[in-house]
Amino acid sequence: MRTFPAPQDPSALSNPTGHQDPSALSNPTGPQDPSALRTFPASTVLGYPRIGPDRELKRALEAYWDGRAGRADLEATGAELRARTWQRLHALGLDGLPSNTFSLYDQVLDTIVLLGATPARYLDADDPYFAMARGTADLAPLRMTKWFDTNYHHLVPEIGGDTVFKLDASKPISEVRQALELGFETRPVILGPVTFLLLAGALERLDEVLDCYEELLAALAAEGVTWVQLDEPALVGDRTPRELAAVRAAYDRLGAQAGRPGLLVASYFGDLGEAFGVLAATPVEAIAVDLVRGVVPPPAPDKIIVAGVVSGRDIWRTHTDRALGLLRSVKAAQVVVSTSCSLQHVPYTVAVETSLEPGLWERLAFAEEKVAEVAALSRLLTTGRPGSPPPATAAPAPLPPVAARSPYPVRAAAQAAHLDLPPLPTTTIGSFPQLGQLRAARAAVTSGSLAESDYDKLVEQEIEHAIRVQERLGLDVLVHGEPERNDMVQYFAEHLDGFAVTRHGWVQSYGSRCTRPPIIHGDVSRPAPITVRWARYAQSLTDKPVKGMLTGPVTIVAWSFDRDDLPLAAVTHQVAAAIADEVADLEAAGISIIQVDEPALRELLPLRAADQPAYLEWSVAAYRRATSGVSDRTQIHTHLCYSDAQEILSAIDGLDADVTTIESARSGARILGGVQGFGRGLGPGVYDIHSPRVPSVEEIAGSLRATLDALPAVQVWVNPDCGLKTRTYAQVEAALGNLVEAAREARAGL
Ligand code: MET
Ligand SMILES: [Zn+2]
Repeated sequence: MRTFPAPQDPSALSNPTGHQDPSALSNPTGPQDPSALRTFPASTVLGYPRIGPDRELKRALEAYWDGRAGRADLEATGAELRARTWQRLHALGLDGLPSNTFSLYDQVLDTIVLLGATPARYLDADDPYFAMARGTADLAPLRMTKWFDTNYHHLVPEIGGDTVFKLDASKPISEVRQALELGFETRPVILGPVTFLLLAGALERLDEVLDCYEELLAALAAEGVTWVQLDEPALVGDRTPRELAAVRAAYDRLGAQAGRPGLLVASYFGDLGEAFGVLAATPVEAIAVDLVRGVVPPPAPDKIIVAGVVSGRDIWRTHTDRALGLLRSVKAAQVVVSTSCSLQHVPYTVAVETSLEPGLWERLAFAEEKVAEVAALSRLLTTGRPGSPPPATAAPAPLPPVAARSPYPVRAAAQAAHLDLPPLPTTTIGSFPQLGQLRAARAAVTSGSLAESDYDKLVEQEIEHAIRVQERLGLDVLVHGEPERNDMVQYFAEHLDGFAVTRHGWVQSYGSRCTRPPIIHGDVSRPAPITVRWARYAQSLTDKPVKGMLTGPVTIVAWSFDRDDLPLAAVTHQVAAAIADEVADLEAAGISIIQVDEPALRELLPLRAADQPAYLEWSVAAYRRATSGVSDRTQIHTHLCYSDAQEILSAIDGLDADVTTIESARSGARILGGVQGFGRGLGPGVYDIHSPRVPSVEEIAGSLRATLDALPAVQVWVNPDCGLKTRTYAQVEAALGNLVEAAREARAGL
């Protein structure tokens, strides 16, 4: 069972001369002979989910980490998942199968190992790979960050003066061999040298890294590999002339290698812009372009264009005629039908989603369905069926204009009189420890074995417990603890019209962690109050103010799959209007502080600087739509939890929240450098909640002193970095007790 056309002599694909004459570059027989170029499979995908249709990898990883299974068990699960993936892709009619898209944890971490760039301190760990991924008792893990503008997180390569690159190609080679044994010739997918080094901030090491890539290409050619995919998503962002020169140098050099496999340089998550011309001038044979987010590239008669017309980022069926129209407008030596990016960002299949509302199921395509679409499009491309423009987009119901609040000093005075808080007020970010009991109870309600009213009682007990703990510790502004929420976005999605939630729609967030993003499929509105009863109950238990806690509109859309027939800005404003309804009801229920969290505000920031101002304008306006309907004396808080907030500090200012709590301790208080001139309340986190460690009074007092050096005391709030739901009550009580004590000491010193 061969899935590729018979492999060609690999040397026929490469450029033996390294010469700059474009006609000689990609093919020794010249572009006049298109049959010599027509060597790429007609359809492919850039990558595929790997966590397993039933999250098998997650369970295997956890068993291995807990010592319930050995490394061999883990490897066996990996091998089985890979085999199932190739078999499935083949059965769905896909021609070009990728390999090395599997990962036990992360593809960037795999590239670190591939290039021998494991930092020395991890080499003595029992399992250096997972030591880098998760840390050990003695070692912190590598830093983790978002994979471009997705919700996937990768580990950040750490390259220093002592890094000596040395190829270890065992992973891609063993995957190629495994596939061959199953009868599949595959195209190994490797993170490209330029993107790898840009992620590491070490582009100056390009020559050394290219030595490894040359060696890798030779090793793969020796395995009979005819095509290699080198992923360069960094090329869809703003690149300096120096970086573009590095792209040119890298692919001129790799292209010049004799006897190498064909090279596909894959871009995704946006338009290549001028990087397309740079790549087109190198000897690489094929370039993958994202035609969902990018535009049709200029004619490239001597290149194969792998055209990403099926979105790897959304969950909607592809509009066939529109995709065909795009495919037919690409002028190239060959046009290959593909996905816009790896399918790792969508769940496995809609086939198992049997309880979606009527009419929605038919509109959805997850990974399997998208593969079938790619295969079908490649068949249609060879028929005469013409393409057509997309159908007209829906018209959203108009929303009223965003109200303006009074100037901050007016509000601040009204709030001070109404709330009567001490200086340096203490508070938390919202969630309190979530007991397994609650999660089990939620599952029992879903399965029908627990009555809703019994579950509600359990939630009330948790709220009461959280309130009593906070009162005893002496916090000033209390929270109800969010025990009713499975997740800060999914909970709201379940209570808003226009959203659907899936049963099995898991997408890898990082390592073994998956999320189930809700699907926005129609106009959003709030049929009934969502959180009001819990906030009212919590407030009834105490004289201290209890914050109402909501998730903001930008975060809700950022962590959901959005519509394909309305601009994201319009959808976000609809969500904002729904949240505004909830804000109004909380206020009417006597809640005088309302926090609207926007931890994802920065996540949606476009990759190209030119696109950022427009995004910040509509996202900030959506936040204000959600929060600006309240009276002056109602205090609006927001919470952000990432360390590089400086980048968008002026947008945070634009949110116009009365108080902003923000992660700070975890990132070494870098944020304090940028807050001079910030005019409203600010609570830079005084301790990191990600670790079970209990911070001492002295440590918190130190954080507080640093904050008071940067900001006038009247503006300062005292709070942890983020919510406490991953901690235990023992840790939380000890840490918050110390926080309250440190705040008291600081007050005395004012
Ligand atoms: C990721 S930010 C989390 C905010 C939320 N209110 C919580 O405390 O969990
Ligand atoms: Zn947070």
